[in-house]
Amino acid sequence: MTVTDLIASYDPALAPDPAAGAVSWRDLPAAQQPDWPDQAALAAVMADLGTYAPLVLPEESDRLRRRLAAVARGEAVLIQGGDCAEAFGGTSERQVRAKLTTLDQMATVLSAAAGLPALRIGRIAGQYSKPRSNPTEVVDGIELPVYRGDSVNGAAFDPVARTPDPERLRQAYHSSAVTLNLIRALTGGPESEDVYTSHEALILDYEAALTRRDSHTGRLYAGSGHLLWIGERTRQPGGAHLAFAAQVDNPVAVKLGPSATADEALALIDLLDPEREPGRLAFITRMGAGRIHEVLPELVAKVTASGAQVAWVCDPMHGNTFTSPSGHKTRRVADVAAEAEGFLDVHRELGTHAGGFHLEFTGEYVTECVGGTDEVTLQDLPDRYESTCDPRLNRGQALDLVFSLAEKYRSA
Ligand SMILES: O=C[C@H](O)[C@H](O)COP(=O)(O)O
Ligand SMILES: C=C(OP(=O)(O)O)C(=O)O
Ligand SMILES: [Mn+2]
Repeated sequence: MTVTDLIASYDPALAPDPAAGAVSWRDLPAAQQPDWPDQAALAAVMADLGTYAPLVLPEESDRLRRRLAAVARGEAVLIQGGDCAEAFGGTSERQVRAKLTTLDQMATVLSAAAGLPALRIGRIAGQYSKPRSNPTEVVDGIELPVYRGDSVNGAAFDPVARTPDPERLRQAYHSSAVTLNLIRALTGGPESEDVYTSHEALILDYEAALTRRDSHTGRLYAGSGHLLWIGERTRQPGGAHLAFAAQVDNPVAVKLGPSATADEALALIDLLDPEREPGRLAFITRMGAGRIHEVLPELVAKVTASGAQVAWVCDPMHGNTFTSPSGHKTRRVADVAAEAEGFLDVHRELGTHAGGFHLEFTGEYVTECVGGTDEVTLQDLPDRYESTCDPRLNRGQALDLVFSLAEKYRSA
């Protein structure tokens, strides 16, 4: 079998309809894809994934669309978060339980402060792939491919670990399944509230291999998670990531950084939410504490004026990263809080709904971000810095943040 045949065997659901003039994401440029050294090995793993059960079902994604519609309409708040990069070694009950407990506590505080029900979505059970600023990194004069998430290569700085290995995509599926099994066990039962899963839809071969057509409705659904988002580095108009997101019926989100224009936002709505259905599309803005007041109002005002009802979500993490003197990527809790509060201010001034927050956090007492009541200083960073990509709020810092936001809601 040729590699082309193998590819055809793993994403038949996404095959374009030539009669409709449709274009496949495969015909478009895809940013941030790994340089897999062995294409036949990639295609063989993908062919297997194409036969595996989806991790989530269409009716669950549809239910999340309805829950997200309430956020878009101003009837609920969203708390979305988890690791920057999940690790294959991070699927123990203790770790998953700690993340869920923290997410739940944040949701409880935010819900009480906003006086609205809270929707909980983890960056969990699939957040294994990372876009990077540079394709390689140099340490002590040695240049190696950059770490792109456990689904692609290993974080250890050695040539074997850093070589992209498609078997890791199979492991990403299994680690997602183990995590999701724990989530369902820990939150299950007809009386408990739902927790949904989300991750960045980055590695399109993986996402395509897990996309299924719902036999009841004929609609396409990504089976890798309930909500998928397209990142700031892969949202190019005419790019493969947006084309893929447009094809599936899951709720989708797009990250918008400080360079995003209102025209770009409107074009994204036309592409991803042509029917203007609340709950289909969320914009996750990540402007930086210093830019939010300057850039967010025009985006929100023009999107609102267009009549579209998207869910507005604030990611106060990715615009506030800096490198410490010790060489650690870090963020100040104060900057994170300032951007989150700025987001509430902007929406209050415009009379629009501040839909919620997208955070990088973990349930444990890591030392990756600085500040907080139980203060982590720049000197403390090496003590327990475990993230393989971006710095996460520890449990105390995550709760400090939502309590400061609760104060802000109360003083409004
Ligand atoms: O979460 C993501 C990071 O911000 C992204 O991977 C870029 O990180 P880098 O600038 O260290 O490559
Ligand atoms: C890479 C990420 O974010 P962004 O696309 O906003 O940079 C992320 O969420 O980890
Ligand atoms: Mn990140």
